[in-house]
Amino acid sequence: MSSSYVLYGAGAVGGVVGARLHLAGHRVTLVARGEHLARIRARGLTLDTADGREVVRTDATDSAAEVDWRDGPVVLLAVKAHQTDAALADLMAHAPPSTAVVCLQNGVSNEPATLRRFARTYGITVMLPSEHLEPGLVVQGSHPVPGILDVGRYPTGTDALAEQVAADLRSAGFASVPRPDIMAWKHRKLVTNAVGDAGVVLPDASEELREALRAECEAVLAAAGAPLVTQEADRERRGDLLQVRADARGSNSLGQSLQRGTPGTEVDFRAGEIVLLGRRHGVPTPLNERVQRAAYERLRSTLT
Ligand SMILES: NC(=O)C1=CN([C@@H]2O[C@H](COP(=O)(O)OP(=O)(O)OC[C@H]3O[C@@H](n4cnc5c(N)ncnc54)[C@H](OP(=O)(O)O)[C@@H]3O)[C@@H](O)[C@H]2O)C=CC1
Ligand SMILES: CC(C)(CO)C(=O)C(=O)O
Repeated sequence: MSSSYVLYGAGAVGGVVGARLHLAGHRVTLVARGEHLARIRARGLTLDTADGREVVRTDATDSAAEVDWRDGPVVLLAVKAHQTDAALADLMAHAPPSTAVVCLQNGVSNEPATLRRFARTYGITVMLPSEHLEPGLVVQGSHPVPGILDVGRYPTGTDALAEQVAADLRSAGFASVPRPDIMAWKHRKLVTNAVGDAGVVLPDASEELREALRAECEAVLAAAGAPLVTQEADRERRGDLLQVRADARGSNSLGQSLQRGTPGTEVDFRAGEIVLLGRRHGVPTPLNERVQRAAYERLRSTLT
C-alpha cells in the first residue's frame, strides 16, 4: 500500500529519501527553495547513486501553504537544525494539527521544538551519507543499502505510525526498524557528529583529540541524565550495512553547508548542544567549544 509524505527540506538527506520513496510508489511532495527548487520544477530532482542517475518528477513547492494536505501526509522534516524553527512556523500556519512530523535530522533539539507544535512527533536516527552541492542534484553516498533510518515516537515509544514509516522506508531500500528508545540512539549520533565535525573544522583533530572529545560528550550526557546507547550497540546496528562510495563522499553535512556557503550552521545543535548541556549541568566542555567556535570561524571566512 502506498503512503503520502512531505519531505520538508529536500536537500542531501530529504532529497535522497524523497526520491527513493517516490520511486517505491509513495506520493511525495518536496519542499525546497531558491535555485534548487527552480531546477527540481524545471527538470526534476536528479538522484545520483552507484548504479547511475534517475530523474524524479514529483510535486515541489517552497511552502506548506501549497501542499495538498487532504490525504494526511506524514511530514519528514529534513532541514538543518538551525532551520527547524522557520520550517515549523510554516507548518504551524498550514498543516493540520493532527499531522505527524518525523524529525529526519541530526541533533536532539528538533523533536522538543516539534512537540511544542505537533502532538504526533517522531524522531529518526539518520545514518545516511549523502551530498547536496549542486542545485537539482542529490547524491546517495552508500550502496547498495542507502542508509539506516530507525524511527520512534518522541520522547519514547513506538506505535502504528512508527511501524508504517519504518515499513515504507524499507520499501524504498533503507534499513529501518521502530525503536521505543529513539533518543538514546540520537544522543549517540550527537556524539558521533561532534567528533566527526572536529575532523572537518579543526586542523589538529588527532585520534587522541577525538577520543577526548568523545569522553567529554559522554561525561556531559551522563551528568544530564540523557539516554545514550553504547558505542558497541551503535557499531552493531551499523554492522557493514553502509558501504560508502569512494567517489561520492566529499565532507559531512556540516562541511557541505560550509562548502555551499549557506548562511548559518548546524554546529550550535551538534557540539553546541553538548556545550549547552555542559553549562546547564556544571561540566566543562572546552573541546566542544573549540569545535563550535572553529565552525563559526570557517563560516565567517566562507561568507566574506
Ligand atoms: N548530508 C548528510 O550526509 C547527513 C545529514 N544528516 C542530517 O540531516 C539533516 C539535513 O541535512 P542535509 O540534508 O545535509 O541538509 P541540506 O542543506 O542538504 O538540505 C536541507 C534543504 O532544506 C532546504 N531548506 C531549509 N529551510 C527551508 C525552508 N524554510 N523552506 C524550504 N527549504 C528549506 C535547504 O535550502 P538551503 O540550502 O537554501 O538552506 C536545503 O536544500 C541535518 O540535521 C543533518 O545533520 C544526517 C546524516 C547524514
Ligand atoms: C555521520 C554523518 C557524516 C553521515 O551519516 C553525518 O551524520 C553527517 O554528515 O552529518
